[in-house]
Amino acid sequence: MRKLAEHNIPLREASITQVHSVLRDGNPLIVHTSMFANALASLANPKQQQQWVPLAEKNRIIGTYAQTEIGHGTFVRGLETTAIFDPETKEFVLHSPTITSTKWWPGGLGKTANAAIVMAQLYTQGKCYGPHPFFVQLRDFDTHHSLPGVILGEIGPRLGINSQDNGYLRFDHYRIPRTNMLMRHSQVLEDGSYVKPIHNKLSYGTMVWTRVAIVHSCSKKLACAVTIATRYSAVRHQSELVPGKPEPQILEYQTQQYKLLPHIASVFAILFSASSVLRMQRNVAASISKGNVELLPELHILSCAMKALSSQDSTQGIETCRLACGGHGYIASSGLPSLYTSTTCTITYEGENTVLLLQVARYLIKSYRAGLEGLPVLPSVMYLTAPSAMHQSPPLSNQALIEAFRISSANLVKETESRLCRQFNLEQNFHYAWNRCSVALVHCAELHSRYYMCEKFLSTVESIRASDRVRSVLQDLCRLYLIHHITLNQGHFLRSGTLSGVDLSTLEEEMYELLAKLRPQAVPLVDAFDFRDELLGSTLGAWDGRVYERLYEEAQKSPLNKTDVSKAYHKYLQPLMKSNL
Ligand SMILES: CC/C=C\C/C=C\C/C=C\C/C=C\C/C=C\C/C=C\CCCCC(=O)SCCNC(=O)CCNC(=O)[C@H](O)C(C)(C)COP(=O)(O)OP(=O)(O)OC[C@H]1O[C@@H](n2cnc3c(N)ncnc32)[C@H](O)[C@@H]1OP(=O)(O)O
Ligand SMILES: Cc1cc2nc3c(=O)[nH]c(=O)nc-3n(C[C@H](O)[C@H](O)[C@H](O)COP(=O)(O)OP(=O)(O)OC[C@H]3O[C@@H](n4cnc5c(N)ncnc54)[C@H](O)[C@@H]3O)c2cc1C
Repeated sequence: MRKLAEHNIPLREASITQVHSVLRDGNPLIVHTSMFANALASLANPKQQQQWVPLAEKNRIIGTYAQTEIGHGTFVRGLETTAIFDPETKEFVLHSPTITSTKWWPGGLGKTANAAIVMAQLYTQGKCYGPHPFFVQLRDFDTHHSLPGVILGEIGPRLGINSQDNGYLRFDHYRIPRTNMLMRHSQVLEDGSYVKPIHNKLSYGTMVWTRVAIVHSCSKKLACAVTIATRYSAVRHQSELVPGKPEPQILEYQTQQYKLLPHIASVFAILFSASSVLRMQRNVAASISKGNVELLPELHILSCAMKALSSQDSTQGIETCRLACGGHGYIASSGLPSLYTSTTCTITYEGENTVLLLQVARYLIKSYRAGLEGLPVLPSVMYLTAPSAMHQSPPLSNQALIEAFRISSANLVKETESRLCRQFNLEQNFHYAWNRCSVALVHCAELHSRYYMCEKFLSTVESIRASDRVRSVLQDLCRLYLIHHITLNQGHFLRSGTLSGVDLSTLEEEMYELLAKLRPQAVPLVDAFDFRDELLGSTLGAWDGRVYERLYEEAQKSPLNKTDVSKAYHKYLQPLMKSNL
């Protein structure tokens, strides 16, 4: 917090700095500095901001974002917590009517936060208007005791992020002033009448903002993992590449290069996509302040697509890096296990990935159908019904590969839409038909998202002007990324006829050459991420390469090494040894 103040970084931007990495196994303030701060900035009206933002900035109020309940996370419309307006007292009454309505998971809710943005079903004048955000004080600002009518606790140990207190929360007819409803987009007036927003999903804005932040953070997490594994692979010598010759650095093995280099490339692909979505988000935020919500659906879909792909890629990448370090990757001091556990949760939180990909697929199908009917569609999906441009680029050039992605994606959407129509004819119900096609729909969303990421990677690299040498290395890395993802998705390219079996063999050959060409760049590339040793927190990945010394030094810190004979010997082992069992 002192660093943020020193560098004049507003609270809501803290989550895209590395400040949260200081605490390696989860930061109890992360939802305060990210979602809570953003909800105040984007969902509260100016008067409410004046009231709460300075207090939040000074950490007098420590907040969280309490939306998920034990019974519902994904299906926000199914939330059960109620906020019923009482026109007599001009208050909302918050209540948790069932066990399933218990708020469950919010970061910092258990012991840290004294306030929350609570999403609850808004009732006024006898009518339900769906989930809306409310500012709710949970604890006394001085004593930190929970307030009467508020039941709080921590949910227990998790796979990771255990230095964070994920919590639960129940309300027992807890009253808050009318003016605690966040009223920038919709309002309940004193007489109880409801003023609707200009778009009914504006209250979901904090989720969209967080999804964008997650994309950025996934590239950082993956960058940490590839830095550790690549440096270690340059230090570690094992086996014989040529019988009788000295043991080589494990980075000399082609299989090791194949494990690491595509994930180094992935860091850039995710980072460049994150920058592009962030730019779009800033434009959309500016438009919304002027009352224009035209681009909101596009931002929603793009943030769902990039959050899903980046969380999946970074989680898989980190696990591959861990495995690439052999046994030492399994030790906590390598830093890799906690990178994994604090990244795999991004697949689930802020919208479970399958669910987000189905949102993307819904948009693709709707846009495809609209395009066929000649209706206007947004630029990012015009390609679904635009004529093929494959022949315009030299065969197997980068541009041709991007076109192959685009045409394959359009082809998959077309095939899946036909399947959806056939299924609809059988079922006579759109929703059942949709469910019967949902695996294919997720594949459509994944391929479209990969196409977007590949395109952003290539266009960003091509625009580098500062250094020809840097551009040349990144061009090779980008080429490797494109070919790697084509080889992983060969079926789609063969089905669409954009690439032949011979093309795929040629590309595979080129990929092996690129691995060898990029091998000398591996260490400089990860060094250029420029992580301080303190931030990496890894015995395997420190800059000086003293892997074995650090492992040995770290082992000395184990509490079991404080004495030669442990207490357990006297308590359990000795009796066991004497028991003749
Ligand atoms: C706790 C973590 C601790 C430590 C982590 C350690 C390290 C982290 C390191 C770094 C992180 C760094 C940065 C990140 C910053 C902060 C994050 C930190 C922690 C985050 C903690 C996680 C917090 C949460 O999880 S909060 C809860 C999130 N919950 C969800 O995301 C719920 C998902 N569900 C939904 O969003 C919706 O229910 C739905 C979209 C799936 C469906 O909504 P609904 O049913 O209402 O709509 P539909 O009928 O399906 O669609 C109707 C139309 O509306 C459109 N739509 C939907 N949503 C939106 C939107 N947001 N905007 C615009 N339009 C929208 C939809 O497309 C439909 O349109 P159509 O035209 O009719 O087709
Ligand atoms: C570490 C962590 C921190 C969190 N922090 C917060 C927080 O600060 N605040 C907060 O409010 N929440 C928080 N959450 C909750 C999180 O947002 C939810 O867990 C998440 O949105 C997923 O919802 P769920 O748990 O209900 O999963 P479910 O929706 O029950 O998912 C279970 C399975 O059902 C599938 N499924 C569900 N719906 C559909 C569908 N329509 N179509 C196809 N398949 C479907 C999913 O794909 C998944 O495979 C956190 C969760 C975690 C793990």
